[in-house]
Amino acid sequence: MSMIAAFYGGKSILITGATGFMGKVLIEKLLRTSSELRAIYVLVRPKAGQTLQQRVHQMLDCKLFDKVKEVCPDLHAKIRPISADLDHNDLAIGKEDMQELLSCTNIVFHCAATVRFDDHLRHAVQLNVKATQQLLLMASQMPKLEAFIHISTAFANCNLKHIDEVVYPCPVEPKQIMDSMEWLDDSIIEEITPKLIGDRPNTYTYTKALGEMVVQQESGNLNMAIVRPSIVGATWQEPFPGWVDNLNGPSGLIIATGKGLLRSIRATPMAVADLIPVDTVVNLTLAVGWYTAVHRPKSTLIYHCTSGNLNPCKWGDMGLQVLATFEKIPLERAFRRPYADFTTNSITTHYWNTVSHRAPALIYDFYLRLTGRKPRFTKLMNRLLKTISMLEYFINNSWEWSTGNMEMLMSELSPEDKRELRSTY
Ligand SMILES: CCCCCCCCCCCCCCCCCC(=O)SCCNC(=O)CCNC(=O)[C@H](O)C(C)(C)COP(=O)(O)OP(=O)(O)OC[C@H]1O[C@@H](n2cnc3c(N)ncnc32)[C@H](O)[C@@H]1OP(=O)(O)O
Ligand SMILES: NC(=O)C1=CN([C@@H]2O[C@H](COP(=O)(O)OP(=O)(O)OC[C@H]3O[C@@H](n4cnc5c(N)ncnc54)[C@H](OP(=O)(O)O)[C@@H]3O)[C@@H](O)[C@H]2O)C=CC1
Repeated sequence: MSMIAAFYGGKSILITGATGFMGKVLIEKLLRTSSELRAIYVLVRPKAGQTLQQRVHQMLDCKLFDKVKEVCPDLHAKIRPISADLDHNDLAIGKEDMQELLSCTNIVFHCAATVRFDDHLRHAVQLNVKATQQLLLMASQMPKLEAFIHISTAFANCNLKHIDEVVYPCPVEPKQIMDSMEWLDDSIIEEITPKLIGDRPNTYTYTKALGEMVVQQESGNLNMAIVRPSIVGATWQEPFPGWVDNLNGPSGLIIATGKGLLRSIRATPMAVADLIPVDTVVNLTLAVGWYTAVHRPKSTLIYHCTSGNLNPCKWGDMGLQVLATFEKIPLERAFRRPYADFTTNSITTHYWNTVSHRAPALIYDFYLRLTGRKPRFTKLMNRLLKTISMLEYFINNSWEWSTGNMEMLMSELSPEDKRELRSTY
């Protein structure tokens, strides 16, 4: 058994964001390779009228957990749902649950966040900054805590071209931002948001950077680490290739290309597409948890989980690969034959958006109306174009992330663990 998997045996692990894309893969890997772990506490908010038990059952029902069910038949007993809502200042965790979390937790993986690029600053601060502060406060009352791993993003400092594995200060202190959210009304916050986020493209990257500052300022004696993944895509190898459960990041646009919806996108073909498979991110995150707990570094180490300077891929190459794949394995019920091109200026982009995106959607919706069916393509196309407008910044710029800490960690791994992690770089 791998040294890292053995480390998690007997441990009580708290995961926030467990029902999310990364959280699910993290739980799956832990249960499949460290089935001797004591418990995984998952903070879950009741959503869409489902109780947390129903949400956890639904989560475990998905294909991702098929292998785990073979090796860990008591997986339902291992997973302890805890009702929580990070939108509340006290995380809305019940007294008894809180007592159990504080007394039992050995490792915390804080994945929960709002990853929306257009979230209102108040909500993004609540989730990505204040909730992190609350979790750190909780962690400071955990006598058995061995490590707290905070998941940030490699784009937290996307306003810089070269990014080191350090926490960069933001112009305004997180505490001042959090305090101002207490008394400013929504309209004033909307007005000052562009000034506050400055040269960052959205509230997501800005509040993830603020969250890192809170980790640095308020972690006290906690044994902390920060993992910064870049653009997280579908699974590469584990538990099987190609698993993804949302349309975020590249996934939505790749599917839209395969469906023949997306025909052109403004991108810089020579810009580096720093994509990283979600199972690689999870493998690195688990290795960081092990290393932080066992080696107890003197300061909070930051680990870039990026591929750009180890195994660079350009957006142009990626686009060709996407089209070649859909040529070989076409998606069902495609709207048109998949074909997409990169535009490099706003005039041609505007032209192709009109000719290849909006006009065909309008015509097809007209046909649907004529045949008594509900029109839906114009709405879908508008959503797709809105998503693209949010993602364009990331596909027309390149960044350089140093990976010294990540490579140091690799050198500390056993040959088996190293193989597992290196196989995807
Ligand atoms: C040759 C060409 C090759 C093409 C490949 C090109 C690949 C380029 C990839 C670039 C990726 C760069 C990402 C970098 C991000 C950094 C990584 C992170 O840290 S951050 C982590 C990553 N974070 C992110 O990626 C966040 C980015 N996304 C956002 O911020 C928001 O989704 C939004 C603001 C863009 C749209 O908000 P809003 O309009 O409110 O839309 P909602 O979200 O609420 O969904 C409503 C409905 O729309 C549906 N739907 C959703 N997406 C798509 C889609 N792409 N399409 C179609 N449909 C889509 C959705 O299912 C839903 O349906 P229903 O349930 O109603 O039936
Ligand atoms: N995906 C990517 O490309 C990248 C992601 N990251 C980081 O990885 C982490 C996980 O991202 P990802 O899995 O993609 O995100 P998802 O949106 O898939 O998951 C977000 C998780 O946070 C939970 N959450 C959101 N709001 C609340 C709330 N109010 N109370 C309790 N839980 C809440 C969600 O729960 P619910 O199911 O109830 O909504 C969900 O479990 C984030 O910190 C993100 O910044 C970093 C780089 C890239």
